Parts: sequence; C-alpha cells; structure tokens
Amino acid sequence: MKKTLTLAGSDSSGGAGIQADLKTFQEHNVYGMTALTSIVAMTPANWGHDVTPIDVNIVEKQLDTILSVGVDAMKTGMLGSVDIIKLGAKKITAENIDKVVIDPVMVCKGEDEVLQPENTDAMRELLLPLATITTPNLFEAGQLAQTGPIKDIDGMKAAAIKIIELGAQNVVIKGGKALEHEKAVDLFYDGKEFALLESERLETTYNHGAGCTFAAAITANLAQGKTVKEAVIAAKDFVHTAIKHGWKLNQFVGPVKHGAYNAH
Ligand SMILES: Nc1ncnc2c1ncn2[C@@H]1O[C@H](COP(=O)(O)OP(=O)(O)O)[C@@H](O)[C@H]1O
Ligand SMILES: Cc1ncc(COP(=O)(O)O)c(C=O)c1O
Ligand SMILES: [Mg+2]
Repeated sequence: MKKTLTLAGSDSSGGAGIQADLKTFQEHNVYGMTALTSIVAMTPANWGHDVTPIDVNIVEKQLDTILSVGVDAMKTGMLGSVDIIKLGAKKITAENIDKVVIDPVMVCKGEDEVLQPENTDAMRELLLPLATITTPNLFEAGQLAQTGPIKDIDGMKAAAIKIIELGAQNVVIKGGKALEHEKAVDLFYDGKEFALLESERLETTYNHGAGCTFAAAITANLAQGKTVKEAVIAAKDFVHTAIKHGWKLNQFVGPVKHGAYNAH
C-alpha cells in the first residue's frame, strides 16, 4: 500500500481541504494520513469563512507521527501561518521527501484578496524550491510569480517561467473557470516544454474543492509511480468527472463529487 500525507486545513463542510484529500486518496487506493494546520468553520447564516490556525507544536507532533511511518508522496494545502510553512519546509528537507505537491492555497473560491500576504512570501521562498510540482490557480500564479493578474495563456506562460525560476521542478497553472476561454485549460511546464491540457468547460458553480481534489489526485498518482506529467493528466481527468457530478450541498456551496470517477 502506498502512503500519502496531506499537510492542510480542515474544511468542516467536507468538500475541500483534508476532507477532499482523504476522499481522493481513498478513490486512488492509497493510504492517506493527515497533519492538520487550521480549522475552517462556516457561519450558517452567510457561509462566511472563519479560519483558526493550529499551534505549530501540535502540527509538528502530527508530522512526527506520520514521518516515523514514512510516506511515498505528500501534498500541502492551506497552511495557516508562516511558522507552519517553516516547519513544513524543515521536515520535507530533513526527511528527504522527493514527491512533494505544493498546492499554494491563498483564498477560498470566489474571494480575491489574500488574507495573509506573509504566507505567500514564505510559500514562495521556502516551499517552491522543494516542490516536485506546484498547482496554483490563476490568481495564485499571479501572486507567486508577482506578475499581477493573469488574463490569457501568454500570461500563464510568463508566470510559469517565473515559478520554475523560483525553484519548483514543475508547475501546472489551472486556468479552470477563471480563464476566459472556451475550454478549461491548464498549463503544464517542466522548465523545458509547455503543454496545454484542455478539457470541456463545465458550466457549473458546484466546484468547491476542485483544486484540492486535483492536487491530491496528483499526489496519489506520484505515490503510485506515475511520472509528473502522467500524474497531472490523469488528475485532470479525475477532477473533471468530479466537477461534472458536483452537487448542491446548501444554498451557498456545491462540492465536487470526489468519488465520481470510479462510480460513473
Ligand atoms: N468549470 C470547469 N470545467 C472544467 N474543468 C474545470 C472547471 N473549473 C475547474 N476545472 C478544472 O479543475 C481543476 C481545479 O481548478 P480550479 O477550480 O481553478 O482550482 P481551485 O479550486 O484551486 O481554484 C483544474 O484542472 C481546472 O482546469
Ligand atoms: C481548508 C481548506 N483548504 C483549501 C480550500 C481551497 O479549496 P479549493 O479546492 O476549492 O481551492 C478551502 C476552501 O474552502 C478550505 O476550506
Ligand atoms: Mg485551490
């Protein structure tokens, strides 16, 4: 059994965060372990997000538990504080983990203001150099690369080049729904060649957790021995089906259906 770790936040509503990661790991038949960095709760009246970071010492205890067992691949998601980012970088280096997916979560969907800019700087400086691959959405790619808002594929390419210069081995920038394009286009770059990964663009708002599911699927695929590009292509297929079967949880949110790929 291949073993995977997610260092990420809890989305109490179940669609994103570690909940998405564990569901996705299960669907890929890998064993998932979790180090929780923050807890996100939603106000029932308006679904406003309330984020509580976990004390860094408690994060370290969780990581020590998991790393004593060992992992085949890991991912990061919402990280909560600069201290947690520093800890994550220290452990990845000390344990020589060589399949590392950095999902640089900065905001939850629909918002475009970074809540903790200092976290972005720490991710850029400490985590990108350790990334086998990083998976920013359009907004996050602009923040990491400091290129400003990205509007088209040329802008995605410029940001991808910058992100590789910052030390990531590979990057996939998710155009998703945010890019004005007839298809859902992601740009993969390994520092040598660009590959545009296209799928049908689904007209839905039930896509909560798509990014976490995509990164977790890449992690599971890497653990199982796929190359980075193969892992990304298979993950795009997996998340596409999950979005296609996204569903309404309540009046505010619709999660992807994490199990759709195997069920349909
Ligand atoms: N409406 C959509 N139709 C098809 N694919 C989508 C759609 N929205 C997102 N995706 C795909 O889902 C994955 C996650 O992207 P995205 O939703 O942009 O990430 P995030 O949740 O981090 O913002 C990417 O592969 C993206 O292309
Ligand atoms: C704990 C946590 N992680 C990550 C995310 C980002 O989710 P997505 O996969 O939609 O980018 C969210 C969004 O609500 C979250 O609550
Ligand atoms: Mg995301």
